[in-house]
Amino acid sequence: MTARRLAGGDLAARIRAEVAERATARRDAGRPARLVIVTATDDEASAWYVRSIASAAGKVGLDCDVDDLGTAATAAGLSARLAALSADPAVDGVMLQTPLPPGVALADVSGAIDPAKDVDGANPLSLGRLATGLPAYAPATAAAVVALLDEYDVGLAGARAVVVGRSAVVGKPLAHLLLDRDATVTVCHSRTRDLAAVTSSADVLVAAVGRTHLVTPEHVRAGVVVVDVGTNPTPDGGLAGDVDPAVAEVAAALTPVPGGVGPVTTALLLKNVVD
Ligand SMILES: NC(=O)C1=CN([C@@H]2O[C@H](COP(=O)(O)OP(=O)(O)OC[C@H]3O[C@@H](n4cnc5c(N)ncnc54)[C@H](OP(=O)(O)O)[C@@H]3O)[C@@H](O)[C@H]2O)C=CC1
Ligand SMILES: Nc1nc(=O)c2c([nH]1)NC[C@@H]1CN(c3ccc(C(=O)N[C@@H](CCC(=O)O)C(=O)O)cc3)C=[N+]21
Repeated sequence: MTARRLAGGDLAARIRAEVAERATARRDAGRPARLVIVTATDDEASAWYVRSIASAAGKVGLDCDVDDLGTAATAAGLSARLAALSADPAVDGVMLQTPLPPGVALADVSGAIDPAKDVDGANPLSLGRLATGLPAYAPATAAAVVALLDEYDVGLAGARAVVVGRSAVVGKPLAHLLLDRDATVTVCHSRTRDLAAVTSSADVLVAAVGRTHLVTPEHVRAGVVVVDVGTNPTPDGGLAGDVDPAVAEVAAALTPVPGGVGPVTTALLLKNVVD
């Protein structure tokens, strides 16, 4: 058996088309909407994502600036910049890339992003609102996972969903989105005992870890739907997921890397900007 391939390209293209229409209307009514991406990392996956957002933004008619504070940026420096962008009436969306420099925690600085401009749902207030069912911008990656499952009619109500990874960017907000859809949610992390036993119970398994091919056939039961969020650079300049391709022999469905969650993430980030 080989798993159904849950590609994200078509969904992403549809989202971008809707964004382009709304961005054009907005530009014709005044000025283009503007996103500013703040970065302080030389992480390859982050650099790739930033280039991808900037290029896609240009194509849909959004302005996008990249504000690189360098890997020596401090929490105070980052907070000050995020607060200034939040107060700038010419800026509509503010996004902070992770990872952050050593010693700087996301929660120490993300509070400086105005929740009204918090297009990647980084402010703790945004996560709190998401967790309590109030309107909020969901982190684009977490939203992309649910959008992709919806695209392929994967039922979530009552399903056992297991998320591997508990970051504020992916795992935690995703757990809330899945709960909101009436899944029974388990979140795993680096201290989880007997990971394979937990992941084997999943109807829907999401890997958001950042470890190449961590999820092997031994981690899944036959018929599971697997979403691979991982984007790990390979030595040859390619990209590998968190899920071993051999899982396709056991799973019912699997999202590819590249071409799965990634393109949908970029499209939903831009959608949050026009929203
Ligand atoms: N395709 C896309 O759109 C996106 C892809 N990504 C990619 O997704 C991956 C995860 O990103 P992010 O959440 O930011 O990463 P983080 O490094 O912030 O979080 C990784 C999580 O994985 C857990 N973990 C690490 N090792 C293990 C292990 N051996 N077993 C179980 N859990 C483990 C960590 O646990 P602990 O908390 O205990 O340390 C942590 O919760 C990366 O590859 C990133 O590039 C990210 C965003 C978007
Ligand atoms: N605050 C924050 N939010 C993030 O969402 C975030 C972040 N920080 N830091 C870095 C990671 C990484 N990330 C990716 C998103 C899309 C692709 C993507 O679209 N990749 C393409 C392929 C790229 C290629 O072929 O090289 C794909 O999967 O098809 C990759 C990586 C978001 N991240």
